[in-house]
Amino acid sequence: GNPWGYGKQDGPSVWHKNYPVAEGDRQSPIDIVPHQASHDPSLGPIVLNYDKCTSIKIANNGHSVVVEFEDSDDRSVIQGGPLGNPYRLKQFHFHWGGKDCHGSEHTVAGNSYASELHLVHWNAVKYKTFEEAATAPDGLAVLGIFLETGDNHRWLHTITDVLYTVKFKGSVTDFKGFNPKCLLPSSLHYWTYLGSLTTPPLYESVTWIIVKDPIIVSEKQLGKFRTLVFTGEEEDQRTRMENNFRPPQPLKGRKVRSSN
Ligand SMILES: CCCCCNS(=O)(=O)c1cc(S(N)(=O)=O)ccc1C(=O)O
Ligand SMILES: [Zn+2]
Repeated sequence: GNPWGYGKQDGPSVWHKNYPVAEGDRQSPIDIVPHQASHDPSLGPIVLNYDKCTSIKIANNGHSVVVEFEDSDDRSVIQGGPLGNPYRLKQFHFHWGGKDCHGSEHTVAGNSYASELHLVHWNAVKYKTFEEAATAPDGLAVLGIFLETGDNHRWLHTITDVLYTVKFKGSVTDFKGFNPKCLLPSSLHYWTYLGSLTTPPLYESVTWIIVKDPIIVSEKQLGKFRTLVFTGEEEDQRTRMENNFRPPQPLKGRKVRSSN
């Protein structure tokens, strides 16, 4: 069976049993309270160099849909902002709800968005492998983008059109030539804080960079994510993949900083 999931028996409220760091001092996600974030003029802009990025495949890993990138060199990196050096793009994935009123992991003044996109990067300057970086306090940088329902997103169809090929856990499809820059809002103003992975093993290794402006996607596009299932093709139980988000965790005295 699954080591963890999002259900009653294996969901976020019991993860601490197998992953005690779940009750640690820098867990994610959090509720972001804009007026309590301290504006830090020393925080420069986020710089994304994704133009040579190489997406390889799209997969259903039983928890989300993930697009993996070639990360053997610095062809696609994020830098600037709170980051001391460039971090290499490894993968991106989404979290979403069963209805549009919730689904994001981070919340803003207690408000949820319908979904949240995470672009996961690792510190290949200081660490030799992603796995090593994933356990280091400055090992990962995740760029978070909120998704709100409204008009159709002109580029998201590139992903939603192929979701039927990764319906079941363990399915993988070639997915080359996709540049995730097309999924970003025009303004990259952000909040940043030190946190963790939001799924087991919940390592406290993430510098979170949460973009303030959401992108707008249609209910129809978002609905296609809900056609995925958590379960494998061979399993008789077909559990719709939705509500794959962890709720906000205690801030424990952490400071959230805001770019301008
Ligand atoms: C070596 C263990 C690393 C496990 C984390 N892998 S990850 O790609 O950073 C990741 C991050 C996240 S999150 N939500 O960005 O913290 C969720 C899932 C995964 C995943 O494993 O697919
Ligand atoms: Zn995530």
